[in-house]
Amino acid sequence: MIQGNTLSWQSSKKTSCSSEGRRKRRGSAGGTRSPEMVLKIPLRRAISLTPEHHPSSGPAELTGPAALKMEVNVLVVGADGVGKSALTVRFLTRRFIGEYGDLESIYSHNVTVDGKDVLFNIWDFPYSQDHSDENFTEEEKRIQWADGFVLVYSICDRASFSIIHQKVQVIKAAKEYLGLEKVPIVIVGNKRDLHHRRTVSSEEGRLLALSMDCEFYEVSAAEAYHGVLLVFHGLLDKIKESKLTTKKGTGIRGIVKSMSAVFARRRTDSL
Ligand SMILES: Nc1nc2c(ncn2[C@@H]2O[C@H](COP(=O)(O)OP(=O)(O)OP(=O)(O)O)[C@@H](O)[C@H]2O)c(=O)[nH]1
Repeated sequence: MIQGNTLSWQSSKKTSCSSEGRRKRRGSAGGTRSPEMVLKIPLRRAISLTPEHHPSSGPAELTGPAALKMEVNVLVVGADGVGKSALTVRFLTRRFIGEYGDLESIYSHNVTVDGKDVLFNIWDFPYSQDHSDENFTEEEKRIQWADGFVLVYSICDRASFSIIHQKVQVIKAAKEYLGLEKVPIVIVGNKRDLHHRRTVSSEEGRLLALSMDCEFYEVSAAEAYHGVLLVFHGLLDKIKESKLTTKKGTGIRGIVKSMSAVFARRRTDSL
């Protein structure tokens, strides 16, 4: 069982939630966004966003009396308007407030899961169509920061479903480069309440998740808290599993594997 305790919140900017405001936001991300943009969003606890910093051994572990605590970084990804903020806010507050503005936010939220304190840092990142090198680098940093991923599409928006496959591939490639074998990813079909406007069947979502070794959920952030809770609970389980697998693989075999991955990538890069 998960119980909410404390919540703190940081956001980069708050703009109008009109579609015009959204377009402007996307426009700025599409070229004029400052390289420091991401770093302008301080996490509640100072965490460096450089890939080198990222603990490839999994979520932060504390020692001493705090050993019962666990900290996980979660990145929420998906196309424009699929309900990333709605899902995140539902998990954090149990509420659905309807309009969320065009926010890039990192939330820190303490919950108790099975008697253990867990600090969730959740980065709700608006979708960008910017494919520049700069944006790619920023995306890699976000991926390295995260221990687990919630990939969201809307069941009424086929295009939002179509990008999920590629997003999973990008995330896995970036993580496997650092030697992580099992990347904790959950795929979420949101807006289940709008089933009369459905363009993506549950079966398609489930098959995609199965083929990419991800968990799958269909939920309605608008209608129910429980499904959303299961999403984050399920992701936490995956993160714990991944941590165990990584620990087992950190012997000489793990090192050899990581080195092979690096050299394989260098060979590909030089082609
Ligand atoms: N009917 C229904 N509407 C939803 C649901 N989830 C979100 N919405 C609505 O979808 C719209 C977009 O939701 P957001 O949470 O802002 O989506 P987002 O993915 O964060 O959007 P960006 O920040 O622009 O990338 C809002 O009008 C929400 O009220 C849902 O489960 N059902």
